[in-house]
Amino acid sequence: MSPSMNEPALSVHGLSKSYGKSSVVGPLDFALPPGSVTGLLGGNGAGKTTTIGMVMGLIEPTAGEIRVFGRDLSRERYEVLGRMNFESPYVDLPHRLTVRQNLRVFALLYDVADVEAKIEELADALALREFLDRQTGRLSAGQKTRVAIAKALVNDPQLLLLDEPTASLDPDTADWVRGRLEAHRATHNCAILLASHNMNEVERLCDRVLMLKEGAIVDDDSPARLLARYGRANLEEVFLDVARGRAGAAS
Ligand SMILES: Nc1ncnc2c1ncn2[C@@H]1O[C@H](COP(=O)(O)OP(=O)(O)OP(=O)(O)O)[C@@H](O)[C@H]1O
Repeated sequence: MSPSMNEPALSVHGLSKSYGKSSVVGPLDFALPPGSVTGLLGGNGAGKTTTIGMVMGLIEPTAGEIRVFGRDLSRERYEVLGRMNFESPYVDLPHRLTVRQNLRVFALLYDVADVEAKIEELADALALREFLDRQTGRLSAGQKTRVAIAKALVNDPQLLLLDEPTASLDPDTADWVRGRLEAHRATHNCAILLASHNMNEVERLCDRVLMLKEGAIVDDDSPARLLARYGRANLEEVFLDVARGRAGAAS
């Protein structure tokens, strides 16, 4: 049976990761509707990168199930890989290839129809033109991040996993990249899972926030409802409440 059009872009059930006897994530259960933007917030070591890494297929889950558009990622990965993509500071693009060569390789891997047109589109969208023919390893951290985001958009994904996508960007560039991500979400009805320590970014982009603490979801709500429930003016204060164990009144 083919998956329904209304299938969540991503759903995880009982997803967990342990190293030896030490449990670092889970069991987690959540689902992302198509076109939604969900922030994954939590202090250092809360399990954000591990969670995203499991969905990306970079970290083997200890238990649980991951479904992307209804397909079980452990058994039907190749059915959905073309509809998803990711950006992570932990995954470097080959340093010796130029930016153009890197984008070309990924466009070919994803079977993009008109590779050169896509590279041109991404060069404009992420302002890469001035270093398109430079070796990727010789770019600054912020320039590399823009290239990594371009790579993440190369196949017009409908599920995008982002691990602190603007951490190395200056405030102006970060703001502008957020605009690109919003545009991509709108034009492709793309669901985004975004790990971030930047509370302004989360308030701007996300319609829902999952608060992680010691590998467990301790709160799950829209930014507006979290502010109201914790009686706070901004998400940073909510984050501190959660991190320091001052629970907001559950509605
Ligand atoms: N290979 C590993 N072996 C053992 N423990 C690990 C390993 N990788 C991660 N951990 C532990 O798993 C926990 C979650 O780490 P993770 O990187 O997912 O956190 P995070 O929320 O992304 O943190 P940060 O905000 O610091 O990036 C941490 O306690 C970390 O020490």
